[in-house]
Amino acid sequence: MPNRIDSYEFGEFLGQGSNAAVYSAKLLESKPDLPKNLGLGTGFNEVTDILADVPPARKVLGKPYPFAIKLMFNFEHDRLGEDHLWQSMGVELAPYPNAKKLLGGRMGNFQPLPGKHPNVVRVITAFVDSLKVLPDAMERYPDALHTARWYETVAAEPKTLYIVMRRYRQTLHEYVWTHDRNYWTGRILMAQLLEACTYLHKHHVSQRDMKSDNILLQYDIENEIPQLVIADFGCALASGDWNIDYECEDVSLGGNAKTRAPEISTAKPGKNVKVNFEMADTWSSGGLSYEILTRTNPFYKLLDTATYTSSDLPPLPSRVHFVARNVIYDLLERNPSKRVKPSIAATALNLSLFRLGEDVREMMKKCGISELTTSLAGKSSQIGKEINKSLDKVISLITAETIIANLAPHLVSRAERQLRATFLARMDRDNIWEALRYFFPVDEKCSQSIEHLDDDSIASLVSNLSFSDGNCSENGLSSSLNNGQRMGYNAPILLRNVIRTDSNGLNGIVHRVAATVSIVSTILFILALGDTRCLWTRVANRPFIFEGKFLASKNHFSPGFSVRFEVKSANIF
Ligand SMILES: Nc1ncnc2c1ncn2[C@@H]1O[C@H](COP(=O)(O)OP(=O)(O)OP(=O)(O)O)[C@@H](O)[C@H]1O
Repeated sequence: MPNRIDSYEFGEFLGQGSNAAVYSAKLLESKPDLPKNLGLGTGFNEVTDILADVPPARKVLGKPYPFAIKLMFNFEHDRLGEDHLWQSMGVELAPYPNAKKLLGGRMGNFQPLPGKHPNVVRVITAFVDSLKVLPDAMERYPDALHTARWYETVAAEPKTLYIVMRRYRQTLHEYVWTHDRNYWTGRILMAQLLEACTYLHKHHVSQRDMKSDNILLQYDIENEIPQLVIADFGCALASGDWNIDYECEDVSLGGNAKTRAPEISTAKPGKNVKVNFEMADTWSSGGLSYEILTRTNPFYKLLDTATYTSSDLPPLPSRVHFVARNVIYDLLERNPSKRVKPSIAATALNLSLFRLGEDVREMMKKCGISELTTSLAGKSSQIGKEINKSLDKVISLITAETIIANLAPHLVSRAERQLRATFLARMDRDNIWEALRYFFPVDEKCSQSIEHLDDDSIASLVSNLSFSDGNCSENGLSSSLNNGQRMGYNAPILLRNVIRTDSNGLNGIVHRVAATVSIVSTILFILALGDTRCLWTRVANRPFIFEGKFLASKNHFSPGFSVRFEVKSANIF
C-alpha cells in the first residue's frame, strides 16, 4: 500500500475524536481486486479442499471505499521534522505488526502486537505526509490545522501522521441503538470482544480506552452477525510492562475516566506508586458486555467505578444465558487478582455457543463431564489423564461441528465461523477445564477432600468414574444424537434441529462447490452427480466422513463448473 497521501481518494467522513478525524478512502483509480484463485482444490472427495475460504465476489465489489484513513491532529505545526509526530502518535500503531520497523527505534521500548488478529482493528500502513486540508476540515477541526490563529510561525510544509486501516461499518455504540436486541448475537459479540482481550493480554498490551465508540463492527447484510474489533489504540500501554509509575497527576491513565477499572480509578499519585493495567481492559469488557446486551453501560451514568460494589450492578435480562451472566459479574469483580482472566471468560462464552445438542451442559454431561470432573481436573496426573480422554472427545465433537459449520456458510455467520477458528487455534485443556466451571461449578468440599487422597484411593476413584470407560462419550451421545440407524455421531441431524436459519426449505446442510478446477476433477464431479458419495477429512486424527449427494447447481455454471453437496450425515469413526 502506498505511503503517500496523494495515492488515496477520500470518501465520506466517518467520525472524529479528540485526536483525529477518520474518512473512508480508496486507492486512486484502483479497481477492486477480484479473487484470482478461488482456492478450491482438485479432489472432489476431500472436504478440506472445498471449504469456502474466499468471500463471494459481490462482497468484494460492494465496497467502493474499502479503507478508513485516520488523519491525526497535529497541534504542533510550529515544530520541525517528523520525529515528534511518530513519537507522540506512534502508540496508535500498537495493533500494527510492522510498527517497530516503521518507527525505527523512535519510541524506545514500544512493543506492538506481533501479528494480526480478527478482533483487533486491521492497520494496513501508516505514514507521515503533507497535511491534506479536506473541504470539511475548517468546520470540523479548525484547531488541528496550521491555520489555527495562535501560531506565530508554522513549518514550511505542515505535515501529519496518517493511518490507513480496513474500513468498518459502525461503532458498537451506534449498533446497539440501531438494532433490535438479540441475545445470541450479543453472546457472539461478547465472545469476540473477549477473544480480542485475550490476545492483547497475552502480548502485554492494554488498550486503556475501552468504550463503545472504540469498538468497531463489520457486516455486509443488515441482519448479519457482525465481526467485532477493538480499535483506537491512541491511549494504549504497549511497553511490555503492565505497570506505570504514577508519581503525579500528569501521568496519563488512559482514556475516559468512566471506563477505568476500579484499581485504576482509585489510584492516588505519589512517590513509588505504580498502577497495574494487566486486568484493566478485561474489567472494561464487563461494562461493554452490559452495553451489548442491554444498550446501557452502567458505568457511563449509573455507577462510579471507584465506589460501586457487586450488589450495585443492575440485573441482566432473564433471557441472558447463565454463562454470559456469570462471566459479566466475574469480569466486573473489583479485585483484579480475583477477576476472571480474559481467556477463561472467552472460552466459557465460546463453549456456550456450540450447538451440539440443545443444551451444551447436557451434552458435556453425556461425555462424562460433571462437577466432580471439573473439581478433579489438575489434581493429579493420573486422574488428569483419564478425565482428559473425555475432554478430548468433547473437543473432537466441537471441531467436527466447526467443520460442518464451514460447510454450511449460509447457516452459520462468517463472524461466528471466524470466532470458532480463533478459539480452536488457541484453546488448551487447562483453559477449558477452568472455563467448564461456569457449566459445572467446582464442589469445594469434594475438591478439598481429593487433595488428601493417596494414590490407591485416586486409582479406585478413577475406576469408578463413568469416564473410565473409553467409549462412554460415544455411547452417551449416540443414544441421544444418532438417528437410530448408524453408529457414531450424527451431527447434521442436530444442526438441522438447532441452527437458526432463514434459509427456507433447506433440509440438511448444503454446500456449493464452486470449482474452477482441472478438467479431470470436473469430469469426476459430473460423474458423481446424483449419486450418494462420501467426502472425508480427519478430525483430531479420526476419520470424519460426510455422506451425501452431489447436485447440479442451477445458477452457478459460470465461471467454472459448480455443484452442491447436500450432506445427509456426518460421522466420526
Ligand atoms: N477503521 C474505521 N472504520 C470506520 N470508522 C472508523 C474507523 N476508525 C475510526 N472510525 C470512526 O471514527 C471515529 C473516531 O476514531 P477514533 O476513536 O480512532 O478517534 P480518536 O480521535 O482517537 O478518538 P478519541 O477521542 O476516543 O481518542 C470512531 O468513533 C469511528 O466512528
